[in-house]
Amino acid sequence: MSGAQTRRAAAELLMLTLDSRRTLDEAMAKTDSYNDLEGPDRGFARVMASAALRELGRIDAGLSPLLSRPLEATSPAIRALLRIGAVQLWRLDTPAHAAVSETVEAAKGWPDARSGGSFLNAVLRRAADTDPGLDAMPAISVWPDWLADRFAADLGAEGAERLAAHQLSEAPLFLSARSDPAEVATATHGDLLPTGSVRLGHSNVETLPGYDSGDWWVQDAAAALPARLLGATEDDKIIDLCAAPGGKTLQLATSGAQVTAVDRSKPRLERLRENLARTGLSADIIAANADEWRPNAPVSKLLLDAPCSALGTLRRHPEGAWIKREAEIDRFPTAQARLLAAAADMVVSGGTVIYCVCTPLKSEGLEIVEGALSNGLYTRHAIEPDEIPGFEHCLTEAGDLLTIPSEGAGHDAFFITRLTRL
Ligand SMILES: C[S@@+](CC[C@H](N)C(=O)[O-])C[C@H]1O[C@@H](n2cnc3c(N)ncnc32)[C@H](O)[C@@H]1O
Repeated sequence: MSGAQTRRAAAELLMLTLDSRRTLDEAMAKTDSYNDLEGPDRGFARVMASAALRELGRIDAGLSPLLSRPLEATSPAIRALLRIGAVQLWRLDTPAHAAVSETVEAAKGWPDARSGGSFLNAVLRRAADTDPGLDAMPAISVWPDWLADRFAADLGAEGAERLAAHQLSEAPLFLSARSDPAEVATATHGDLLPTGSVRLGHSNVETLPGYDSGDWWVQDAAAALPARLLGATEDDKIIDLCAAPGGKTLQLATSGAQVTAVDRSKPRLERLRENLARTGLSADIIAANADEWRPNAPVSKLLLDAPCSALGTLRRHPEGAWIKREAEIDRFPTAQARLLAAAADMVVSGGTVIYCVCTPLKSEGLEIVEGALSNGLYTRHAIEPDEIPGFEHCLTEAGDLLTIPSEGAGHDAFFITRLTRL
């Protein structure tokens, strides 16, 4: 395959992601030009697209002074090629002549881009002679302005900058163990965290020892905290509400508790079923809308991992900053409040409910919990520092957890609270 085909594939991945609002994983599954590539070419196309998405706000700010018209006014194919050209020049150390000529060549062979070839050539030549000072730009400039403002309003300017800086490098891989985390750490050459997660550099999951035998599953270290905080034992009956694809169900099932996993998405429940089969763990699976479904008898423990904006996982999915719309994000709190109220019907008085979301926004976390507290459904059961070794600094004054990553920590940003049913 030629270098031009690799650049075109990367640009098509960007277009499908940004213009059709798909995740990069979905784009990779659907883009023929990408799937026709093999080996290192395919890897390089993915690297170009993901590096551009990781710092899109900065790349666009660097391109802007080089353009005679706004980037948004260029055609989708040319816009994508400009970004792919720029990221090679400014971030990937691709030799300038190759970055410019192969990207311009890609436009020549691509009907959607052909007419913009000389414009692309002129801009990329200037880009090759320009230092746009990407590192001097604030980290929050990787996001669209509305999102940077939203994070700054909730986390303060410093917290937002920390979250953005954290997005600039690829996330590590974390594993949760079916039985013995220390054994998994030894077998995979990973680091064992005090909370039991195993941290690895980037790895091909399917070739790691223990994958086929289901000794572990991939689960972010912060995502592993909610189930841990429920304190499941083999005597418990537990409802895992909004359970699929089942990372937390697997954790709960390792305790020997009788777990009922409820989710309304049948395809996602199918993945949960596969995960149970691979690990040899068991849970009852119910496909239902949790707003309406009720158990035969209330249980003593429930975990609600509510649907959310997932803005705490942008390091793994940086495109989320660009493909989510503010209006969509603002629809989650209504559903979250409804689900937390529904959970109260499923738990005995004195029972424990963990509410969690993988977003640091107050509107989806703290404000939902405060609403349920003021409705008299629950009281807060503060999380104690010794329950979360390594995450003590994430405890809020009220006793909730807000896992904004500190420097060097690779985990996601979760909000987690523990409640007692009144
Ligand atoms: C954050 S994900 C859950 C992740 C899962 N707990 C895990 O650890 O793998 C949220 C889930 O909520 C489900 N969901 C959303 N609204 C629901 C509802 N009203 N009833 C049941 N499930 C719902 C979605 O299908 C999605 O699988």
